[in-house]
This record gives sequence, structure tokens and C-alpha cells, in this order.
Amino acid sequence: MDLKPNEKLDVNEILKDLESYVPRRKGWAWRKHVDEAKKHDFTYYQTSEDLKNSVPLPSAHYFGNIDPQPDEVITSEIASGKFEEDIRRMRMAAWHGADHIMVIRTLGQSHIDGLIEGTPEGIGGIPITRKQLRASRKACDLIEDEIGRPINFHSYVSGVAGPEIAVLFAEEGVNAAHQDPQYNVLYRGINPIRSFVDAAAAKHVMASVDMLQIDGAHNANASAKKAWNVMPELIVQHGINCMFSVKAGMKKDLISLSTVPPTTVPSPEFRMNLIYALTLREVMRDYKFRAQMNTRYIEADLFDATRIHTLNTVLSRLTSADIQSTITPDEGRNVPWHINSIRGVETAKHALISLDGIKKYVKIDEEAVRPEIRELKMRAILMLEEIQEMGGYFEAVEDGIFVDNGNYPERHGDGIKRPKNGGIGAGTIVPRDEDYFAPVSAHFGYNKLPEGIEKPEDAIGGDTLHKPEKIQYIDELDENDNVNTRLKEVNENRAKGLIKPEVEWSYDGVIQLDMTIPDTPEYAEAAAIEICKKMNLEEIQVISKTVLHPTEGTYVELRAKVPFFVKRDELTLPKKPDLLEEDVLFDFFKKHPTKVVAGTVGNDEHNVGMREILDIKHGGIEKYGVKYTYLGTSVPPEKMIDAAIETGASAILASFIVTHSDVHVENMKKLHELAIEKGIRDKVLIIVGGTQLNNDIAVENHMDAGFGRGTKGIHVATYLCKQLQK
Ligand SMILES: Cc1ncc(COP(=O)(O)O)c(/C=N/CCC[C@H](N)C(=O)O)c1O
Ligand SMILES: C[C@H]1O[C@@H](n2cnc3c(N)ncnc32)[C@H](O)[C@@H]1O
Repeated sequence: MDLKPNEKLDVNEILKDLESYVPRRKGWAWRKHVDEAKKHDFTYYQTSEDLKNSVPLPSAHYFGNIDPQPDEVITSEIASGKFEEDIRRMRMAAWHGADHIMVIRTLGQSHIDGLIEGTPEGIGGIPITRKQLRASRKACDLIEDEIGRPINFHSYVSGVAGPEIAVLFAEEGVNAAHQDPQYNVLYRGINPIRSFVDAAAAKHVMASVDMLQIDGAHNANASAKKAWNVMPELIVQHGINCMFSVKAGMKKDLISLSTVPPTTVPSPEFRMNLIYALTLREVMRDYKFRAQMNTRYIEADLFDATRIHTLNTVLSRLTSADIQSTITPDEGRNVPWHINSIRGVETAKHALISLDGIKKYVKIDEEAVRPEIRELKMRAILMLEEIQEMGGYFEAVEDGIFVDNGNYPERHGDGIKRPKNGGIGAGTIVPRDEDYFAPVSAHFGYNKLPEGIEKPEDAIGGDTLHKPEKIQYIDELDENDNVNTRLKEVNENRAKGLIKPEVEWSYDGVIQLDMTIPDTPEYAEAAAIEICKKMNLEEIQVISKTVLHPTEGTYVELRAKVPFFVKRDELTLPKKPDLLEEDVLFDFFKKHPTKVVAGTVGNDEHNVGMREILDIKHGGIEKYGVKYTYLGTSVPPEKMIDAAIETGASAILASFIVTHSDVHVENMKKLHELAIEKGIRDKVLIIVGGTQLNNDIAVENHMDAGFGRGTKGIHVATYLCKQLQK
């Protein structure tokens, strides 16, 4: 089964015979760089290979519809809670240029001490299960064939079942994962020693299938109150995880630091974030960088989030990044919707392409930044030295040195304390026996092979990492909470051709609307909700407000549910104005020089509309090469006809304002009769226009065509071209 652009992805097909699905490859895939790429009239220095299918940026149609792909991998984070709904969004994101699909785990999975089976619905994310991974990876196989580029599927290895999850990922071809023992310790209260022992096993398994790793330092500046003060600590955290990962067997070029700028406006963010970014890249130069915008200070304001995101991507281009994460600009709302995931990918692609090759002209002033880089390095080194003096990581984290809001060595004493022998899973580490033997391939640490055994897994004739048929696939366990029950109603509605708007799930019926109310925020909110009620909308919630002025006005964004369906087969499709491509028009009028006369006829002074149709500025017909003689306003019909004859015009463009006395009808009659009298009626097109006019009125009055409200030069140029071709 392969995906066709004009066919929806059928999740039901994806779910078929998952028990026999085997991932087509394992490990991470970088983009294929192209050093100097020629696209349209331009040269690019930081792009990768084009896609087979994609949705270009909005302005691409002016540039031959090119869709240059940045050299950096672009991540889209998805987590609606229903993996079957995320699959559609993965396809959308991939078409917009994401090749790293990161699926947030459901709340609390870190504390589940085993693997979850089936596909229960998640909260704030997806429960990571074998079935969910298979369906998602299988869908990614189809999507990567459709767009023509590998897609990296990403998840998280953490919590008390970390090693088992790592094995699950290795078995199922997951391409990348977050893995950082400090995350378990600081944010999940899991016993520090257990976390590091587990991480060694997990990292070793991940490395055995070339999974890319992202660390968890970003959580420190997502948790600190004064995130701009944790920069020294972030470097230390990155250092600890990187070194530990190397010792556990990971290759440096698959260790990607999660570098997130510590601050945003109104602090003078760029100066501060630049120093941090430069210092980190200098200290950790052997590793890869996954850039992500700051989400600590993000609000539910989409424009603000998008600005933060754009600036972060500019920072990536001015320093360096291998992966640009987009998260969803509305992470502040924690309701990542289809549109926001896509907006995020567009923002990253836009900023990366716009800054292609910028470092050929823009250089960082090495001299100017050196003192601050040195200071930040010193703070990080001092912190690391103190950790050593305290006896090591476990003693230091017990003392609360991490996520303290002081800029080390200043201390606020409000760090996160984690007892070395406390927390979840404390005391569960037992030393391996002398004759300990685990017959598995990717095993970290002591493993006493029995006599005559070459490789551990030989003892069982190969383990699951080499013999997928040994994997015990368990389908749905819960007869209620499973993907089939969830899809039942969706499948029925779709079969009936019912349509409902959605933001993240089929038929969730949610729409987002915004309005500006000329009142205080409180009244504006109340009024907006009342307006939605009168529109028969349900479950109305205000999701964001922008104060335009404390009393003059408030912009309110709301989400609400549409309580009805629309039937697909009852829809009448809007008639597409069959416009000609600009290039066709340029070409035609170049080959066939065309002249017209134009003016506002009768006693009428309105000329803006006519100017818009004529002038090059807003895409008037002059833009396409048509020459015009403009006769001004209040032009008598006779003068139009005479001018047409004198100039050898192919068309008369007359603009009318419809008035009470139907004077426009008289003037059209006059134009028509005069043209007949002068014997040019069959040589000259008479095209009329005006906000209250339309083609029917014009043709009724013997005109050749009429153009009403919303008409642009290209509409008239297309009509002229088609008529003259005849
Ligand atoms: C180092 C680490 N380990 C495990 C987990 C998952 O952990 P749980 O299942 O929520 O306990 C996370 C989660 N990060 C969420 C946002 C990701 C961010 N937006 C990012 O892209 O980096 C983590 O950072
Ligand atoms: C028993 C420990 O061995 C590690 N381990 C490494 N490779 C495998 C494998 N293929 N299957 C199961 N466990 C494995 C896990 O981390 C587990 O915790």
C-alpha cells in the first residue's frame, strides 16, 4: 500500500497485521546536504535534497513553486493522546518539511514499571506501547515514501522502565529518543543511583541500533524561575549526560544536546542567548545540537510564540544546529493542534531558508564575545569542580546544587534536592553475581559468557534485536479503551461523508475564532462568549486575549465546538475563477502587444477601482504588459469610443458606479450603440467594472464582460488574453 496525494491515509489499513510488522531500517537518518544548489534564479548553500511531494511556503508561487529544504532536520512534536489521530498530522507535518516526528509520552508513564500493551488513550501525550510504535513507524514508512525523504520517529526513554523501553524501541525501529538520567532524578523523583544504572543499560541498547539521543538539559531552564541564571548548570548537565553516554557506548555524532535558550523578551534575550549558544558549542564541539525555542516563558499568544520561535531559528543560523525543533507554537496552551504543528514547521523552514548562507556576510565579533564566554565557562567549570569536591553527582544532587535559581556560584538555595538513597526505586540495585549471564546482545556491563558461547545471544539462538520473530506481540488488552472502539464512530461518520471541523481529533468539532471587542478585557471576554453562544457554538472557551488598550479594545481568541455535521455530497464547490498563470500572460502580451483605453464613464469621479485594475503596483493589467490610455473620470461615452479608434485599442475598459437612477445602464447602451455606429463594435471588446456590477448585468446590456467587487488585474488580463486568443 503506498500513499497517493489525492487519497487520505487509511488508519484501518495501517492497523492491519501489525503483529507481523518489522521496521524497514533502524537508526537515525540525517538529511542529504547539497553544497551549492540552484533553484529557480537562486543559489543556496545550506539546503538538502528536495522532496518528491511537499507544501511550499505561501509565497513560493512567485518563485516557480520551489520548496527548498534546509540542511537541518526539522522536528514536529505531536501528542494528541490518540496515536491514530496523530498519524494524519505526521503526514501533514512531513509535507511541510518535518522529518523528525516526536511523540510526547502520556502523563506519568515514567512511573509505570513495565511496558504498556495495546493503545490506551493518553493524556497530554500518547502511552508508549508496542502497537502504537508499530502503527506509527509503519505510517512513517508510507509517508517517507510519499515525500521522498526518511522520517525519524522519536520517543522517550525514561522512568523506572527505562531499559525495557529502550529495548522496545530498539526492537521496533524507533529512530531517536530522549535519554538523560538527570531527568528521572530531578523531575520524576526516581532514585538517582537506579536512574544512572538504568541509563547505562538503556543507552547501550540505543547505541546498538544507532538511535540518536537528545538529552534533558532543557528541562532545567523550563523549570527554573530565573531561567537565565541556570546557564552554567545547563553546560554541566550537558557535560554529565554526554560523558556518561559515551561511557555507555554511544557515538558522539548520535549524541544531540537539547539546547534551549534560557530566556526571552522582555529581557534583552538575543545577546544573552547568543553567548550561551556560542559557549555551549565551543565546550561541546564534538556533539550534535538540537535547537529548541524557549518554552519556559511561552504564553498562549500564537504570534508571540512564533516570534520566539523565529528568533531561536535565527540564533541557530548564526551559531549552528543540526536539528531545529518546532514544538508547537502554542505549547503554552498545551493543546498542540494540527494547524499549530504545521505553523511551527513553516516558521522553522521559513527562517532557515531565509538565512541560507548568511554566515558568508555576518560574523560574530570574536573579540567582543570572548570575555562573556570565558566567564560562563569558568562558572560551569567551578560548578563541576564543586560537584567533584562534594563527592560526585549523587552527593551534589542530594545537596540541591541543581536547578538553583542563582547564577553559579551565586546560590539562592532553592535547588531540587534528591536523596542519594531515596526516591522511587531506591535500594533496587543489586550487584551482579559472579556467574551473572544475560543472553542478550546489547547488554551493558558485566556479563559472564558460559563456556563455548561466542556472543551472549547465541545461548538462545539470537535475541529479539536480531530475531524479530522472537518478539511477543500483544494486541489490545482493554476491550473498551482501544483504537478499534475509538475508530468505530469515526469510520461510520466518514462512510456517511459527514464533515466536521477538527483541531486534533476526527470530528472533535472544534473551531478557533477571534474577535476584537471595543471594551475592557473582562467585558470583551464576556461579550465574546455571549456572541459565540448566539452563534449556537458549544463548549466555548477563551484561549488568549490581547489588550489593545485597557478600555478601548481587546482582541479575544476562543475555541468552541460546532454542534452539527456538514454532508460532503451536498456541498456545491465554489466555481474557481479560471485564471491564467502569470507566465502565460507575460508571454502572450509580449507576443501580442495589446492596447486598451480606460476611464470612468459618465459623471462620476470614482477612479480608485479603475486605477487598481490598471496600475502595475497592485497587479494591474500593465503588470502583464498591456498598454493603456487612461482617459480619467467623467468621460463621455463618445470620448471613449474615439480614443479606442485613435489608439487602435483592442478593448475599452469602462468603470461605472451603479446609482439609483440606473445611469450605468444608459451609459452601457450608449457605448454599445456608438461602437456600432462607428463600425468598431466587433473589433473592440467593451469591458465594464464596478463594485455593484457583475458579468450578468454587463452581458444583459450588450457588454462583452463585467467585473465586480474583488476583481484584480489578473482577472481582466486573463479575460483579455482568452478573448484575443480567439
Ligand atoms: C529528557 C527527557 N526524558 C523523558 C521525557 C519524557 O518524560 P515523561 O514521560 O513526561 O516523564 C522528557 C520529556 N520532555 C517533554 C518535552 C520535550 C521537549 N519539548 C523537547 O523537545 O525536548 C524529557 O525531556
Ligand atoms: C535484562 C536487561 O538486559 C537489557 N537488554 C539488552 N538487550 C536486551 C534484549 N534484546 N532484550 C531484553 N533485554 C535486553 C535490558 O536493559 C534489560 O534491563
